[in-house]
Amino acid sequence: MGALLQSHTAPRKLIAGNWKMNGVGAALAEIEAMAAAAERLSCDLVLCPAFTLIERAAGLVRDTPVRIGAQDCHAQPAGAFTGDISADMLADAGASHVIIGHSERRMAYAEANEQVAAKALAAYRAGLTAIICVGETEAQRDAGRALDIVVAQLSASLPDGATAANTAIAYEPVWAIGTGRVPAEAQIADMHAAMRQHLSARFGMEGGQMRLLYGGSVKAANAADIFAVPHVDGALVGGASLKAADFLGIAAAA
Ligand SMILES: O=C(CO)COP(=O)(O)O
Repeated sequence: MGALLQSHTAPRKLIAGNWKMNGVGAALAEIEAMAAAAERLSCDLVLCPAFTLIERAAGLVRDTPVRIGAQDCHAQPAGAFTGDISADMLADAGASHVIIGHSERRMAYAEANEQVAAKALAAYRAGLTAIICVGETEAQRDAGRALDIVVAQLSASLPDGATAANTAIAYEPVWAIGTGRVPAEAQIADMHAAMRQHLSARFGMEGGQMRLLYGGSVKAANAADIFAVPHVDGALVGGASLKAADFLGIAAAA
């Protein structure tokens, strides 16, 4: 394990914003302000607004380092799936990334690990980078099962063919999302080390380089401490990604 962990060289950090079901056209000014500052940052920025904003957002950031992502895609390339959006449609609209398996979707739509893996494959086929989410509930952590649960989720949610280029992992403890509660740094460190060990064992060098994001109540005030944890290669940010000032404050700590 030690040798595998030591072979990891830290990649440039990725700070991704998940806007969830927030924002209409007027909110694009925030993405414009983020893009205007992005050149000066030493991390990569991805903003994932609602489907309805993707094409406009992608147009706004076209000549900047900021990238645009979606929050879900369907596993099939096309067909009779009323209300769904395919990975090809996202790519066509200008997205380069897609969040898959967020706990809010796992819970609200009963998305299972196998479905998450199928959606990730669809993302790869469309040339998108998948940000695959995993995380334990509070009851699972209290029962001492957090590491086992998350590694099992990771194992079943990642398809063969995942690489450091087409996949980032977001560890988001369900109890830390939108609550203002953040795990202790040692808890994040243990989880990210366990995820790295699993990924290195399964994917070799690619698993050693895959970016591992932390998500759940990340703010400018706690970002530097979180980014200092070994194997934390960035963040997936919810509430604090809606305003440029907040999000840029996090990015400046990376
Ligand atoms: O769910 C999250 C990002 O996907 C985290 O949300 P908050 O940053 O609002 O806690």
